Amino acid sequence: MAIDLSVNLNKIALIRNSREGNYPDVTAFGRLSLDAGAAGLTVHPRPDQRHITPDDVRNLAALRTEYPRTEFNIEGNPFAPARGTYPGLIELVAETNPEQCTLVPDNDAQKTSDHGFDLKTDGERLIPLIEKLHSLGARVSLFMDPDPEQIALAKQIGADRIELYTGPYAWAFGRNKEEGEQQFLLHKAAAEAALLCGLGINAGHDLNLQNLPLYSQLPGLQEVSIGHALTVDALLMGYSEAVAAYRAICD
Ligand SMILES: CC(=O)[C@@H](O)[C@H](O)COP(=O)(O)O
Ligand SMILES: NCC(=O)COP(=O)(O)O
Repeated sequence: MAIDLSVNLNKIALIRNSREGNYPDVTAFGRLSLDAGAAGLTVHPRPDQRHITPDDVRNLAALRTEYPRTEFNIEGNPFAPARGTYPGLIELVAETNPEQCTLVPDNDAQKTSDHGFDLKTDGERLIPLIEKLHSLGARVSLFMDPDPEQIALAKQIGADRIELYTGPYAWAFGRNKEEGEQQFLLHKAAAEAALLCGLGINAGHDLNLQNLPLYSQLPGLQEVSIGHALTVDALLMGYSEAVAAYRAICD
């Protein structure tokens, strides 16, 4: 079964934000990604607007009139309040109607997302937010560590999918293949637990051309979202070629 490749455009926005103006144009890179075979686009707007801005989210959402089969995935922390021109995650979803919203327990102090939800702590307060996102027509995915007990809770509070946090897998694989394989076994057990309770499975964070071939064998894997390594590979290979190389592993 093919895995959907969702290209994360955060890093394109990060380069754009390092100067005045609109270069590179994030929406143009959204088009390039879809033309090169991506099934979807992912953005992770943060309240500090370090990369993707609310206007990027709106412009990319509008791309679906040109590319109606696109899976648009907005990631973020639903508890982070509105700040300046950042209206809050749920409000952005209400405005732009993504196919999927991935909830992530991050904050400004983190350089990047670095752990999944602890649903023993956050589960109760996520329930009404998941219901709200469902009423807006979004599939809801929760960013999770590969812990079968926590994954069962994700189902109980109404999530449709989990996104397995692959950072530790990727770093282990980078150190040596055997360590990567050990981490993969943890993810395999987590995926089996997710399938058993009826959850769909996404994955992402620091996936790259070296570690994706093994990870793509994860049981039930439906979507990977990839941005950081893909953007670096694009510097070496060309953007469309990089998207196509990731897509080839997913097919
Ligand atoms: C949830 C996840 O793993 C990605 O969205 C990752 O957080 C990318 O975000 P940054 O590009 O801000 O690091
Ligand atoms: N959800 C993970 C994601 O969107 C991309 O993460 P990365 O490839 O930029 O590490």
